[in-house]
Amino acid sequence: GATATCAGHVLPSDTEGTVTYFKWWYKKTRIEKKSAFIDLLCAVPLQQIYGCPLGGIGGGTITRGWRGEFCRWQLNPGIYHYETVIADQFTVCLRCKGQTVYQQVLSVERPSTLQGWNWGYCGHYAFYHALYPRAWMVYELPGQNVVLTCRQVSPVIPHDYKDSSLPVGVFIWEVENERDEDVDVSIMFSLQNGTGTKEDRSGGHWNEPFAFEKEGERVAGVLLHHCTHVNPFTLAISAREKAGTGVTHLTAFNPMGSGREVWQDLLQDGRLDSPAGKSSLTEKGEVTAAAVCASCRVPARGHRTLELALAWDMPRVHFGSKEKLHLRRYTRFFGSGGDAAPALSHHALTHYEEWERKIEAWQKPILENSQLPSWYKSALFNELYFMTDGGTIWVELPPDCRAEDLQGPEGAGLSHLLPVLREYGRFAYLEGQEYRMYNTYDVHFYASFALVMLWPKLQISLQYDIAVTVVNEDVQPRQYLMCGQTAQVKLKNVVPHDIGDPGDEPWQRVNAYLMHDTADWKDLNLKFVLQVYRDYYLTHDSLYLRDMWPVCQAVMESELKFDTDNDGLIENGGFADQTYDAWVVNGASAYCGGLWLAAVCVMCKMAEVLGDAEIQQKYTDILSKGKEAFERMLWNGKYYNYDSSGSETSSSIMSDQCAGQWFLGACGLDQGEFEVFRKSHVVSALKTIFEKNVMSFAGGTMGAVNGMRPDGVPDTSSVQSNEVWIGVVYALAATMIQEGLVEEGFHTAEGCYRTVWERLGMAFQTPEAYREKKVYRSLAYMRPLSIWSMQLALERRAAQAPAEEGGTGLQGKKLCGCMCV
Ligand SMILES: C[C@H](CCC(=O)O)[C@H]1CC[C@H]2[C@@H]3CC[C@@H]4C[C@H](O[C@@H]5O[C@H](CO)[C@@H](O)[C@H](O)[C@H]5O)CC[C@]4(C)[C@H]3CC[C@]12C
Repeated sequence: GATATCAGHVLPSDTEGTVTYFKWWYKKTRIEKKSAFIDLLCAVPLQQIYGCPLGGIGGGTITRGWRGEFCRWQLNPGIYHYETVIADQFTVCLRCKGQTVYQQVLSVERPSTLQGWNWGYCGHYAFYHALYPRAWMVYELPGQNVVLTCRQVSPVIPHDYKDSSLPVGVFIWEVENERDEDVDVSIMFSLQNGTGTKEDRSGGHWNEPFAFEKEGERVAGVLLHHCTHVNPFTLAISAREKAGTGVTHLTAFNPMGSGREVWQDLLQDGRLDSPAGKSSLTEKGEVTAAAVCASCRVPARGHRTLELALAWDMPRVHFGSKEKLHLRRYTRFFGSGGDAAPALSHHALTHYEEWERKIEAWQKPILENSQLPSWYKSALFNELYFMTDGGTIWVELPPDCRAEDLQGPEGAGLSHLLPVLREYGRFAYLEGQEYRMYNTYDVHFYASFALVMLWPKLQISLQYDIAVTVVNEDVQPRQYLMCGQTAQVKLKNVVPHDIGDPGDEPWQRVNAYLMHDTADWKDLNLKFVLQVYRDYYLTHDSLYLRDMWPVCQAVMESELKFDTDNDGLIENGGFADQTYDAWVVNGASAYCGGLWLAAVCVMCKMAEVLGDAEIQQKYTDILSKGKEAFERMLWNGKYYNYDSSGSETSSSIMSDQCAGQWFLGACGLDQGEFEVFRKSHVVSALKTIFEKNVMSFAGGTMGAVNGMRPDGVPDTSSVQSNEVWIGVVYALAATMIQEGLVEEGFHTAEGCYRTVWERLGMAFQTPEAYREKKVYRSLAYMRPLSIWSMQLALERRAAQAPAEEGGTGLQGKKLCGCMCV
């Protein structure tokens, strides 16, 4: 019930940057008739309706709401459409002694279409739970003594690179008959041909029944062919036939009409008519839908299961520019002919039990750890929705693609580029559903923990893609919106901001972001180097390390020019030249300076591993100078100052000031000869952040504000210093855990979880940011995946702690009165 306003609507009205953005927006959206990569004038309205999405990684996603509706669609890669399609429903029919006694759409809606259906299920009798990639819906059918539980499962399985790519979801309906008589139970699944856009009425769509049998297992249902010019697809609704379970269908009905013919058909005998043959093509303006129905007899006091599935097959995709054809990852297993929906449905319905077993084996140790609070378990798994529902795309490398096509004629010496991309494909996810840029790298730095811990090969593949862009350039000039200056799109030997806009041609044209010229950003190059070593540390992939080494050296050389006074420490440029892209930083800074020292440290370590003594010496020298400068210029006795410029807000306490230490800790490089930041200083800084940014902000209940003045008032000098960034807070919590401040870490993270998932009702759309009162920004954002770094920190502690402790450091302590179930 809480309300909030989107900050996207709150544009400062009179700055030069705003005027330049507005002019650009007008040209883009009104003259070129394209959509803006960030549309500040048309933010997505907040709807507190979302639940667990359907689908594996990179094949598109369909999100269901917690009331069961099908309401968020991403079939065209990276492009979202928010529309509840009312015909997409599950309906139950109960029959006793040959008579229908109950027939009900399992929806609380009372729509103006399909009025011949029995709508308005009383929500009081339904319960929803989600633990991504699974969800459970329990329906206690009022007055019927029958309970239905629908388990929804998507194939999102760590370390699995096959089934995790499949565009399918399964609905397993458990029927418990508490009556003293047998009941015939039918579940009808109806679906509109389309996703609720105007394309559904464009004509030429058609449906056909299908049955698919393999290895003695048979599934049957309806295919809904959606024949658009760009990215045509087929939806499939199906059910598994088995002894005692009948599957019937209705090939086509009008979802805009009363739906009476469908309703009566089911009412009559608990089955659908199952006409043979295809439907005719829809006329322009006409919409079509289909239904499949699974039925079985449930004995008195007995229990039966009905298994239904939704699959969608859009194998060949074009992005907005339509220049290149891309084949989705799953086509290597199911073909790219557009006829895979029956086989996908069959695979889903015959493999979901195995998926459930694997998901359970992965989640169980965490769920059963009684030291961990239940909010954390929800946060950890449910935030993972963004891995698939982040506009995610996973495509094959074209078979004829050569290394030169990617690396340019000079080549970058990435010897394993092709084998890696050929074997694991190319992966990209959006910065946010509203910030339409793929693999925004300064943000991926935080989110990458989820990827490397769960699908490490995709992180390696993503890094190869970034390495390729580092060695390439794009000399096209363009105007940057914040400063108004013109510069080329991409310089050589720097890490790009992102690998492109799905509305254009990602990978081909990078740096969709044109707020700032990010060639001058201080964090991107460092974040590449840090990830390379972190990935190597976690995967032991030395071929990867060898390939990335020259790229790391090249970006560090570019970065060295930011050390203008040659003191071993880089300086920021007096504009917002890092991930906090509206928070100006000038001179040496805690954030970028800390990342710099951490990157220099990992350069030393990588040089040591690779036996490159000269480079090791070079960076060892820089590190010892830089450490001294960092302490001298920024340490104030309690924490590291925001920057060294001496401005009014230089002494602000930045919640992210220990980002460098966070990464070093995650790579096991935070002690002994590798200690970069003094332990006592790190702990003192974290304690100060806890006291000021966490506990002195919103009563300690909303996480950590990005910037706090030493007197306990948020730093309002910029839009972003006054925001809480959920992904930064989870990273901060991980740092606290690494440094032994476990209770503080959990308290800090809990504030964000409860604010987003409970108070603001933003489940499955965690934003980038919120303010203390009412304002939030950028729904469904990448950064909060950083919660997986908390998990890494906990696992590290568990590995180090004595066995009986379990390693969380939470023994015997109640965390805000909410220890685990
Ligand atoms: C144009 C306004 C005034 C500029 C001036 O002073 O002349 C800008 C003031 C505030 C800007 C907005 C700040 C928030 C958004 C940031 C977003 O960039 C992405 O966000 C991440 C940070 O949350 C960042 O880490 C990532 O790399 C970026 O891709 C761009 C849109 C903003 C809404 C931004 C827009 C311009 C201002 C209104």
